[in-house]
Amino acid sequence: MSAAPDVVRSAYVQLAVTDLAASRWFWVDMLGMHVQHEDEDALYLRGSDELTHHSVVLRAAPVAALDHLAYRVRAPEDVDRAERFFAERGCPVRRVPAGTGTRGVGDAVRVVDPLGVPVEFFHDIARGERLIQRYDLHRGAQIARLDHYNICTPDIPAAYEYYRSLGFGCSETIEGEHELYAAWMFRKPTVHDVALTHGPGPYLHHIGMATHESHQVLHTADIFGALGKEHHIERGPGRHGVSNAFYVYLRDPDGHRVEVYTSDYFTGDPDYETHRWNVHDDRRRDFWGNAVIESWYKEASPVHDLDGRLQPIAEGNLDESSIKVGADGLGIVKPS
Ligand SMILES: O=C1C=CC(S(=O)(=O)O)=CC1(O)O
Ligand SMILES: [Fe+2]
Repeated sequence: MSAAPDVVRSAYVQLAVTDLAASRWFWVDMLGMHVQHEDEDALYLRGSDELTHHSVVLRAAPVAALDHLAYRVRAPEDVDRAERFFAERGCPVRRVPAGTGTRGVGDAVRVVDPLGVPVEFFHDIARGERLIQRYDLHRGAQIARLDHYNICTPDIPAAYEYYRSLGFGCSETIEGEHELYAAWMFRKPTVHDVALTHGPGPYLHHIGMATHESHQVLHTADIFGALGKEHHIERGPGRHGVSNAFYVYLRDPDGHRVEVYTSDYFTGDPDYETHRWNVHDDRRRDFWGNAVIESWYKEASPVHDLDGRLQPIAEGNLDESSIKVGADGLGIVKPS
């Protein structure tokens, strides 16, 4: 088997959206992302810290879905490695030469990975103006950068092994007596580039967008409330157990879930050890024991194959939502 490509980080996501103007309001006016390019077909957005052309592409389409996730690889040769790595595993693979794919991105390869998720691997991408200290342009949620993807898949052990084969580390897990419910996997030295959430799949559960400060997470919820758009707030604000991050989950106009996320931690030491949560620990998903709303477990975005067709869904065999979390488990009296 060929060597895995050297993945640097989760780099950009392309989402199909049904109303580009409504999406622009959510992702630009409310989240504060910067428009690198826009036309009648798509928006190319980036956060204030991001020096590459975009981290979010919103493509106008009749049906909302994930077009593809994208990982940046360390060198142009890693695009070739990715092509061989996935072709040898029998995955659908399509080379996307520079100028024929996503605006701003150079030579790339797109695959449907073993989990059924459409993923692009690229190295070359156009640069953008440095906005990190253009505080005059920071607004709304003041999104700094794309941080991670979260995908739903019915076989977490297999998904974990696949991402390990790509050289990802594992920062945290949620485990039962014999079951693996979720895993957080990283290439960049933070908690994750991708989280694996058990459930029917493949689905895109959410995109995690980082801010610098927890007060920006609170301000995000405040501005949605102030505008009478509180229905876009799905879960939180709160403090995660897993990752220790401060968070709020939002739903965009198509229902794509976006997490505004800050204050996780460094995982870059060579002897970093996975932190394991018990599925019965009420603090695992919300450190203060707040309930996890049912929709967070049950709703997610469908994903396309390489030709834009919706992928079939396989059911899972675990139901974490039936395991009470915190306040929603008040009937449980802990033994004294
Ligand atoms: O980024 C994340 C960090 C932690 C959690 S959890 O709800 O604490 O498991 C979910 C999450 O994957 O969105
Ligand atoms: Fe997340």
